[in-house]
Order: sequence, then C-alpha cells, then structure tokens
Amino acid sequence: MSQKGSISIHTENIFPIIKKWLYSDKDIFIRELISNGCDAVNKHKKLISLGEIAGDKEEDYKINVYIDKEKSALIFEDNGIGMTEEEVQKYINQVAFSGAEDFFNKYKDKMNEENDIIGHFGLGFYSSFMVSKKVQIDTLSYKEDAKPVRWVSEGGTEYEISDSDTRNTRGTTITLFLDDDSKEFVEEYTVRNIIDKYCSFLPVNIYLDTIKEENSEEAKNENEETKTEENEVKEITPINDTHPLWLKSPKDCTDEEYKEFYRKVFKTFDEPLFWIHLNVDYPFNLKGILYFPKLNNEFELIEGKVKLYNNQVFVADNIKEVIPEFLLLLKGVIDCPDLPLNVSRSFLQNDRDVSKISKHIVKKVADKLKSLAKNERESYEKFWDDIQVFIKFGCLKDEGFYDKVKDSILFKTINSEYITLKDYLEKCKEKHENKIFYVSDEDQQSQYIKLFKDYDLDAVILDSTIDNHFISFVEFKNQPVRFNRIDADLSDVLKDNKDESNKEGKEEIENLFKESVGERVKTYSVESLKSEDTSAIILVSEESRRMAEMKSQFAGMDFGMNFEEEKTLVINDNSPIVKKLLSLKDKDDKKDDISLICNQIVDIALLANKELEPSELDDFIKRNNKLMNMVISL
Ligand SMILES: Nc1ncnc2c1ncn2[C@@H]1O[C@H](COP(=O)(O)OP(=O)(O)OP(=O)(O)O)[C@@H](O)[C@H]1O
Repeated sequence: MSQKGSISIHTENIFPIIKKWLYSDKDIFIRELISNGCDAVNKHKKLISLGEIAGDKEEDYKINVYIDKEKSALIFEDNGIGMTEEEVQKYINQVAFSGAEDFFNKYKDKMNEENDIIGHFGLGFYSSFMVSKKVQIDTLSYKEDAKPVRWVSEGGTEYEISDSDTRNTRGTTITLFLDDDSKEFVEEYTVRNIIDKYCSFLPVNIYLDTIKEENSEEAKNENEETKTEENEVKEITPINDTHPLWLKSPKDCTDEEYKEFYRKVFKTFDEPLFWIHLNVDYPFNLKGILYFPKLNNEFELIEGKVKLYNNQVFVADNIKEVIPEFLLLLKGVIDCPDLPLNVSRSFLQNDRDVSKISKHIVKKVADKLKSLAKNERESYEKFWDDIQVFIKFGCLKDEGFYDKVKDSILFKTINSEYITLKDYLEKCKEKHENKIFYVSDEDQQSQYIKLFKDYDLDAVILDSTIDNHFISFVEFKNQPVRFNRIDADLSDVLKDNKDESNKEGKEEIENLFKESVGERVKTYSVESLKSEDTSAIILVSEESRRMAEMKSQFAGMDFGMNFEEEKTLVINDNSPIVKKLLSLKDKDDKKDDISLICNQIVDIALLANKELEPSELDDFIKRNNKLMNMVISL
C-alpha cells in the first residue's frame, strides 16, 4: 500500500530553529536590517524612475541607526517605501515570503537595469530575534491614504498589529529591545564596527548615533558645547561610501583613486604594485578590483584578503569557492550580484556557476599579467621579484593558469637581466641545449657565478622556497628541458672551451690529487680555467644531488639505496699553486707537503660548494694550523 501526503510544519517550532541555526554569526542581524532599509529605499527610487509615482530620486534617502542605552534598544530607521498593513501581514507575518522577490517579479518586465535588491529569501528580518526579546515595526507606506502601522512580537508566533503613533513620515522604523545576552549591541563601538564590516559600501547613506538620556552628564555637556560653538554646525558624515570605486568605469578611475581605495579598505600605508579592475556584464555580473600587494617578505603572502560582496553588501572574506586559493594571496574586493548564495549568505549553492565565476577571475588575472609583460615590460620587470612567488604558486595550483601565463614568467639572471624560459633556451642553445643553469643561493655559489661569467655563460636565480617545486613543474611541462644547479656537472659545457694542450701534464696533476685525496671525490678532471685564482672547484651531479636532498627530506626512511652526492673535482692547471705542485711532484721530501696542500685545495673547493662535514672540518682546521706553522717557520 502506498500513501502520499504533505509534511506539516508547526510554526512554533520554527522560531527556535531560526534563532539558533539559521545564521552562524549573531552580528549579521545588523546587516539584514540595514539591507532591508536599503532595499526599501531602492524600491522607492525604482518606482520613481519607472514613473509609477511622483518624486525626486535624489531626495535625502538614508538609514539611521540609533542606540538607546536607557531602553537597551537598537533602532533602524529608513525613509524607503514603507509598508501598508496588508503588506505587513503578507511579508512580515509569513515567514519565508519575500517582498523583495515579490517586488522584483512584479516589475521585472519594466526593469531593464539589473536587480539591485538584496533581499531574496524572506528570512532576514527574523534574524533580529537572535538578539531581541521584543521587536517592533512602525511603518508608513508611500501609498496615498496609507496609515502608519505598528507590528509587535515577542519572538513566538504571536504578534499584534495596531495603529502607529510614532511614524508619521514615509518609511520604516524597526526597534529591537535587546535580550539580556545581547547587551553588547548598545556599545557604539561594537555596532560601528559591524556596520563598517558589512555595510561599508551600501548604496544608501547610513548614520549611527547614540541617543543621550535627557538629564545625563553627556547630554548636558553636549548642550554646553552647542551653546558655546553656536555658529559651528556639527557635520555628520555617513559611515559608508555609497559609490565604491569598483562601480566606476575603469577608464574614469585615476591611479591615485585606486591607491587611496586600497589604503582605505585594507587600512594600510603601503602602496599596491598594480591592480586589475574587473568589470563583467556577461554572462554574469561581476565587478571588483584585485590588487597585487607589495611584499616585504615572502611570508607576508598569507595575509592577502579578497572581500566578497553581493550587491555592495559584504558577504565574507576569502571565499575559496569563488576566488581560487592562489588568488587569495592578493588583496581586493569582488562584487558579484549573481552569486548563488543561500540564506545565510556566506554559503554558496551552485558549484557550476561559482566555478565559472572563479575561472573568469583567473582568466582576467592572467590577461593582465600577459598585457603587462608585453606592453609595460620595464615596470613588469620591476614588479617581478614581488609577484614571482604568487605567480609560481598559481602555476603549481592551477595548470590552466600556467598555460596562460607561461610566456610572461620571467627569470632573473646572474647578470641582473630578466628573461623568459623561451629566450633563455634560445640564447643558450649552442652552448647547452635544453639545459637551464640556476643559482639557488647567490652568496654561497659565488665561486660558480664567477666561473660562469668568465666563460660567458648565463644562469638564472631561483632562490625562493617555492622554486624547488616550481623547477620540477616546469621540467614536467617542458620536456626534455632540465634545470641544473650552477654547481652541477659542467664538463659538457666546458668541453667546448677545452684546452687540449698539455695533456700529459693534466694526467700527472690528476694522479697527484688522486693519490693524496683518494675516495673523497668520485671523479677528477683537470681543466684550464680562465681564472688563476681558483685552484679547484667541486661539481655535483644534478641527479645525485636531487636524490640526496629528497632523502634528507624524508629523513629516517630507508630507500634501500645509497644516495651519495656524486662529486667531481675540477682542478685548474692555470692556478699557480697547482703548477707549483706539479713541479714538485718528484721531490720525495715534499710528498707530505704536496698531500697536505692537495687536501686543503679539495676542502676549500668543498667549502665553496657547501659546508664541510664535522669530521672534514676538523681535519681542515688541523691542516690549516699546520700550514700556518709552516709559513711562520720559513
Ligand atoms: N525596512 C523595510 N521597509 C519596507 N519593507 C520591509 C522592510 N523590512 C522588511 N520589509 C519587507 O519584508 C519582507 C521580508 O523581509 P526579510 O528581511 O525577512 O526578507 P527579504 O529581505 O525579502 O529576504 P532575505 O531573507 O534575503 O533578507 C521584505 O521582502 C520586504 O518586503
């Protein structure tokens, strides 16, 4: 037997649910009530522009928020459309029946502008019961012959409607009598911060004031002040900026405006490097400004912040569904009226739409980078050190982003030039095809940099933490290109410059070192290096170094193999010391000295590559002392 039916809901049970679960954050009742006021104003303006009613669209529309400490109440007052008794019955008494939706549906055929009404679900108003023991609405509709109405409810399903004796101008006043757990909302500082957070860019002026008790000291002082400064008119400024910069057309915004907006929104004195003004009408509405912040150090990146707005109402910071994770390293604002938000606004519903928006933002960022790299190369190079970590992170996170920006990725060379991968490979094709040499630590690898410069070779600097991963990623995407650290095996590259003369002498030098140094290095090679100052350098095979690094990252794990770095000692037969050693090789009484100096040369070469092992350092110091003694007793 099958049966169909409809589930019944007991309204009495709904309120505790709304109160407790609907909104994750108590503060948001302020946002909901102010956005209702804003909707009410916008509706009124819309009716004027549609010619439905007479009036001045530029009238002084506003939302006043008053704090009444004495009554422990918060009052929200607007001069919007107001409500008739019938509308109160319909929109307020029926939970989840939105007058905003109703209004939009009624006029949507006539409205050619986008829908800028915030309300949607018909639930926002009830968030006021999260903080109130009693809520009172006093409202007067714009309609002719409308009478002021009062609606009062103490949070259950009971309400009372009567004539209002306090509202005699068009608009709505909502009074929240705060419950005992919500007394913090009588503090002006708290309320101001919340309005600032959510409503900074709402399109209607918002003012906040605390009602002074008539005979209080504060009120008396204020009276005194007004008496003494009779001629001075106290200027009251709204909390919000009703025309945020992102709404302006990019061509009308000046650099100074962008910078000022950045400083104001992110409360900083810093200047952004550059920015992207997003302005999309199709296939969805999206406006915003993304700033590339100037970084003082790599780790500051985590502080990025992208604020998401829905019709100028703040929704949340850093929503990763809309803004891809790597873009969260930027700072900025994004206003997307089409966001499929759910009731509590900070949660998104439809993944497909959201991912479209997110893809679009990525594309815009990539386009901007490409255009800067192409058209403003000089400033792009100046920014590069600051933005490179961000871009590399983006590439690692999103291959699509890499594919878009790959030709705009720069590499700084040891000659302080900036070059793309393509240009580097082309330039070095003859000398080392598909091989990129890089420096991971300029100070430590200075010997090698010098060698490179002597041989007119070029290397790029990849010294941030992210570069290790980035190198593997670029190799994977650009096979058979390989990155080699500057101390990697250069024999192929040096071969071209190889001096084939003195072959015999070279063999003798090699044997001399082999005898004295033994197994400490795997291979020996003797070259005629251009610089006489270097007696020898150590080269480490790229593969073996990477394996050894990997092993040290997974310390303690047994890989079943020995990952030793494979070292080659390149001895310079142009060095006067090496020459001298060679000349002494047959002198028996010099054997010990030769061995001492050969080992010392190896250690110095090792030191120039990286720190010595403790036991090696020990020997090095002992030998050094011996050498000094020898010199002194000469
Ligand atoms: N200040 C106001 N002035 C005029 N009408 C109002 C005001 N506040 C609420 N209303 C009416 O009550 C309706 C219900 O408000 P409520 O905040 O519960 O939902 P909403 O704004 O439609 O949607 P949401 O839940 O998304 O905020 C509104 O759609 C509007 O018609």
